[in-house]
Amino acid sequence: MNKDPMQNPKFKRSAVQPEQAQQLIMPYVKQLGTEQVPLTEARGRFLAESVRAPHPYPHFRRSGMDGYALRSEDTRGASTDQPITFEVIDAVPAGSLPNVPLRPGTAARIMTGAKVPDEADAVVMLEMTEKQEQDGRTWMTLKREISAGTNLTPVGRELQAEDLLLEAGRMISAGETTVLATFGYHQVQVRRRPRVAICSTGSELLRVEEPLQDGRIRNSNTYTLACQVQDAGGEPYILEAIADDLQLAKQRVMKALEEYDIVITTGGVSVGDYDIMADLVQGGSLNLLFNKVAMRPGSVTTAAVYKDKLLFALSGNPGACFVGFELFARPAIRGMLGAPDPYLPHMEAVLGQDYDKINNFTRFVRGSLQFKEGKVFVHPAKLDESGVMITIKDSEVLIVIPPTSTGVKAGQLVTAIRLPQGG
Ligand SMILES: Nc1nc2c(c(=O)[nH]1)N[C@H]1C(S)=C(S)[C@@H](COP(=O)(O)OP(=O)(O)OC[C@H]3O[C@@H](n4cnc5c(N)ncnc54)[C@H](O)[C@@H]3O)O[C@H]1N2
Ligand code: MOO
Ligand SMILES: [Mg+2]
Repeated sequence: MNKDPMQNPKFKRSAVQPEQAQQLIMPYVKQLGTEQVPLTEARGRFLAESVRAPHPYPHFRRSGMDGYALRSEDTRGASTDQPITFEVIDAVPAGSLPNVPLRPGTAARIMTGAKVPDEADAVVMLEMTEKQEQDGRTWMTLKREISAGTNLTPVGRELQAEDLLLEAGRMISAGETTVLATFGYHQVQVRRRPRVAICSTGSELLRVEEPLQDGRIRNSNTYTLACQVQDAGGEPYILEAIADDLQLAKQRVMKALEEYDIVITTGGVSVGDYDIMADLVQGGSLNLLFNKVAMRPGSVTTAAVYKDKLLFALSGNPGACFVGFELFARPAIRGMLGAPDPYLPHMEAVLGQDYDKINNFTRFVRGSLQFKEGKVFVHPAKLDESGVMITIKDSEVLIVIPPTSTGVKAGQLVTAIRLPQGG
């Protein structure tokens, strides 16, 4: 221990820019292995390999209507004054095959989704026809010409065999599931989810089920982070919170780094007497990536590497912890899942209200979105300090306020980072 606290390396920090901090992390983000899951459990998972079409789609000539399949040339000249009558010689429900070849002047009754007889090149809707039965035979009369291809979906209308269906790294949701089910992929090769250990630090922390005590607070960050990990596609593992005891923290954090793919801690990264995480990341077997970022909230956000594992030591302040996860831990998780762009999307938006706070650092201000008169507006939360938790729930975006000595006026264009909406 240094006698003069100011000699302690936790005070000597040089800030990196937020983008720089993101880039420092990326070399340690490696795609994880793969596993096979049933299609019913593939939602939210990331495809480990590209998927191609094993056959054209549709793979047979399909009727788009209930009606009659016929040869369009046989309808030539049909009109109200000159109806043409066809003998109906077959019936093809969906799922069945035509029974007999169509001869000129004949038609087959057909249902939506059924295979069109090879000799037919069009389907006429039932409503355009009249049916007669005589001597056990069925006839159909038509009063208009039908052009080739009418109500007939050709083979390969949507896709040819070998066409790329889904690229590796794509997240599976309803549309991807449609494709996989259509082509018979009932088992899907996906990336293993990163196992993310979450560990809050702080002697003031109560478990959520504990009654309130004066001077102490409930550990909310652990639960916030568990949701964020899930939203990002990871598997959260909630570890018991650690009191402000450096040796205990070291033991627990190092063990977690051995056992999990990523470790996230919150609290204790600033310069306080009990800010143990700030001490823990110094020296030893950890390779410190950064311990100060030129941003607010979360200027004390810290990241380090042990062997090939990432440790994110986020601020204890709930707002800073939330933002630190989205900017740094989330891209690491997405990258491990093979997502082609691991970062949250951002957009240009009109600032809805003046933002008067000045700052040397870039601010990531919690805000809401509004679509008005064809424009996107963003409104900063009324309370957005690092220690404020209540506005996290209303945040749809993080409004990026670059360093400013004057603030930013309503009406100016700003960048807004779209936050994940859960689900
Ligand atoms: N002298 C200085 N003091 C502080 C500085 C500084 O530069 N010089 N930085 C401030 C900033 S900015 C931040 S952010 C915080 C960072 O604090 P720590 O990361 O060290 O976190 P703690 O001290 O442990 O806690 C801060 C705050 O958050 C509450 N907390 C902690 N863990 C949880 C949890 N799991 N759930 C809910 N709330 C939690 C804790 O009780 C404190 O109120 O430091 C400033 N100080
Ligand atoms: O570093 Mo702190 O900026 O308020 O989160
Ligand atoms: Mg502290």
